Amino acid sequence: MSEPNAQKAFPVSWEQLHRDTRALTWRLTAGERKYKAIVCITRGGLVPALIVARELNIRLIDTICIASYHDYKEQGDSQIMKGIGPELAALAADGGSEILLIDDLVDTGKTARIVRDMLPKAHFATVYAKPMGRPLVDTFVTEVSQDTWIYFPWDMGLSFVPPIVS
Ligand SMILES: O=P(O)(O)OC[C@H]1O[C@H](OP(=O)(O)OP(=O)(O)O)[C@H](O)[C@@H]1O
Ligand SMILES: Nc1nc2[nH]cnc2c(=O)[nH]1
Ligand SMILES: [Mg+2]
Repeated sequence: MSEPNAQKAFPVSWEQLHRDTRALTWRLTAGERKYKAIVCITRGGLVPALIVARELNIRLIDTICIASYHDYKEQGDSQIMKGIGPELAALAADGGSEILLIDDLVDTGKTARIVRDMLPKAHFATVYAKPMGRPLVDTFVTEVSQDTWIYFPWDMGLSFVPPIVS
């Protein structure tokens, strides 16, 4: 679902994102798995990955850089601009069982499918999930409907709001 089609807006403040990402980390600690590295999906995964890395005391962090090309209505092709680096080759060799993959959200699941194919045994966590992508995520915090557009704090600014009664 690309923004022009979305009927509902879900704006997220910095505080809320911080709180929700901490909640994601609590959920991750409830499982038995321990992670040696975080791989975040740029760009949206960068901020959640910072917060999770701080909470889990993980200092080995890499990126998978994916560019999606959107036209007015549909998500277009996705191009992998950077895969995981050589430092993580040993950890990736078994499919990534000790790697934590982080993104801000899963929507159609297209991005998730690409990274899951690259690291099939990694644990994939997002802060937010929409129904289409939800089956591809191992751990998330908040589900929003498919016709909702999530606005992140880095995409927003303070602006005048007209009074309810004018
Ligand atoms: O489940 P999907 O339909 O693939 O959508 C989810 C992806 O879309 C957004 O990234 P986007 O490609 O817009 O790029 P960005 O992270 O650089 O903003 C979001 O950060 C996810 O990575
Ligand atoms: N910011 C943002 N990017 C997206 N990419 C796919 N879905 C979304 C969404 O709801 N919000
Ligand atoms: Mg993204």
